[in-house]
Amino acid sequence: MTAYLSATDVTLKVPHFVQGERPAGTFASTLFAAITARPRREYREILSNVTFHAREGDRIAVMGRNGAGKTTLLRMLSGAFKPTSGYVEVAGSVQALLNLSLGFHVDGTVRENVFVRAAAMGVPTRQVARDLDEILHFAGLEHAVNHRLSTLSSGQRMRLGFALSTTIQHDIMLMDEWFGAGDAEFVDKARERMVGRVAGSKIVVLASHSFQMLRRICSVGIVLDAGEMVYFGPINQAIDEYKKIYQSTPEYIARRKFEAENEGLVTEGIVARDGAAPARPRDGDGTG
Ligand SMILES: Nc1ncnc2c1ncn2[C@@H]1O[C@H](COP(=O)(O)OP(=O)(O)OP(=O)(O)O)[C@@H](O)[C@H]1O
Repeated sequence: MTAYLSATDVTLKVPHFVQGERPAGTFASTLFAAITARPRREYREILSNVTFHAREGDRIAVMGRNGAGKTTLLRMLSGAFKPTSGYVEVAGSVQALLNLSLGFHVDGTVRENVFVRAAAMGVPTRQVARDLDEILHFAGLEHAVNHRLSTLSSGQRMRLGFALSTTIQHDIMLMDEWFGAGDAEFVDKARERMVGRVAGSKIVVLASHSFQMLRRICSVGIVLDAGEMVYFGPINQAIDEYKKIYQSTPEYIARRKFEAENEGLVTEGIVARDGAAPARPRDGDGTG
């Protein structure tokens, strides 16, 4: 089957509740205000008319500042969110690496969690039974198959989620950041598997703040700004467009000014960088 992924005029509005300012005084008056002051419901558009089409072979980067709508777009593409208007079309099986521990229940055993989560992923029971040993081996949890999830460390749960989520090769891969967590031994294994899964996917959509990573993997890029798609095109131009956005923020300009004024001190580590500065792409590839 030919894989295909497209979004047409995808818009998402969500209700959110805004609490008016409540005066805090004595315990009784604070409690009274908390009980009686009703929140106001407002609608916010967190994605606006996003349109793009991906074909086999496309490796798409999704860029944007914190809160721009990257995760929301990936959730929309995975089918977890339905657009308020517009539509998403998908042909091919989808692997969404958005939340590795989604669907796990801490009171279930490792084995139960593998079966339940795999069922939620649409994997037939017979196939899970066949792959169980491989999943446990990859996660390094052969000894814990009958242990409750609540007795595992967060790293062990992450390994299990990763092993399970990536056990099958799908046509379309959606990723919110590149997964490289875990201890040193697991990071190497995970990286190797991720490289294999990306290579085996017909379409990849990867949201990340790392230019280096995006340049290495992606051929085209989407730039989101406050829920709007402001650019869709070749990766290098997409990165340039994104740089223009974050380099025009007052926080970025203030930080650059601070760094210029304290140049020697900052590079020698005598003066700390301004902690209030916005998150900026991590690989320091000369974006400055
Ligand atoms: N369920 C929700 N209800 C209301 N607002 C939401 C919901 N989910 C996300 N938002 C808002 O939508 C906007 C986009 O969020 P999203 O998580 O998609 O951003 P992002 O680009 O992935 O950010 P980051 O880089 O920080 O991960 C944010 O302003 C967020 O507060």
